[in-house]
Amino acid sequence: MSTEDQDIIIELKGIHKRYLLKQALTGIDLRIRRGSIVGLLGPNGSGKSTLLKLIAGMIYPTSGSIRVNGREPDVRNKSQIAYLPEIDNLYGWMTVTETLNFISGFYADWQADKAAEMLQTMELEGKQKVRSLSKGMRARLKLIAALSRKVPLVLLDEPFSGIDPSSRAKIIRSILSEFQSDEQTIVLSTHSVKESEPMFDDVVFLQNGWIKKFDSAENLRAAYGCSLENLWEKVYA
Ligand SMILES: Nc1ncnc2c1ncn2[C@@H]1O[C@H](COP(=O)(O)OP(=O)(O)OP(=O)(O)O)[C@@H](O)[C@H]1O
Repeated sequence: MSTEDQDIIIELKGIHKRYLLKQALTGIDLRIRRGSIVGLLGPNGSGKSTLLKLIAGMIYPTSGSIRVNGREPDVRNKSQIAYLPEIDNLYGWMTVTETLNFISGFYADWQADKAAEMLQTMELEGKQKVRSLSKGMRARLKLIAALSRKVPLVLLDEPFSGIDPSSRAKIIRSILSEFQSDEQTIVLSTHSVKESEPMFDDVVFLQNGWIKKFDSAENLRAAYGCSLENLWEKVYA
């Protein structure tokens, strides 16, 4: 994929990330197109969360360079990036509405109308205590928190984890129908390849900390003559 520089929102060059005892990423070169929805796929431990945290500016690479909108990411990028972490970072003693009000206080770009609308789509009760929500309901609340922000870049780490397959498909359809490619780019890691497939413009297959394949979903399907879900089996066989 060759693309002009202004069309690139994220650029990683020669990224290596080593934790104390573990080399998590090895020589990642990646350019993500503005306005695309990009799927980060790979088995457990392949480096998806590490890559998202680096892009979010939450951790730093051991070597290599990262640019998000032309700038090295750090905590100041919070105004540009909505990040949904894999871990559960919600307070159990708050209600759903209190949680969203609390989060909204941190961000000038918060869209209260969108949050209210998503509450309906996600079928959550505002009065319910977070501690009484199921895993899938908490995942829905985290999604509302990330997608209610008006930011150029949204990073979602395993956003559908715990959500049942038919609800997952419904939520994905609603994300797609709301998505405005002239305003936003979404990068998400997921193991739910089957349901997520219709979302993806581009797909990164990670393995052991390096990129095994990166191309548009369309090119990959055409080149291998199969769905991304089936391609997963071929890539990681
Ligand atoms: N804080 C950390 N300290 C040490 N090693 C870590 C740390 N975080 C991740 N790792 C290691 O780095 C590698 C990549 O982990 P990462 O969480 O990025 O993978 P992942 O693809 O997101 O996995 P999963 O699908 O299980 O969420 C793994 O071997 C993991 O054990």
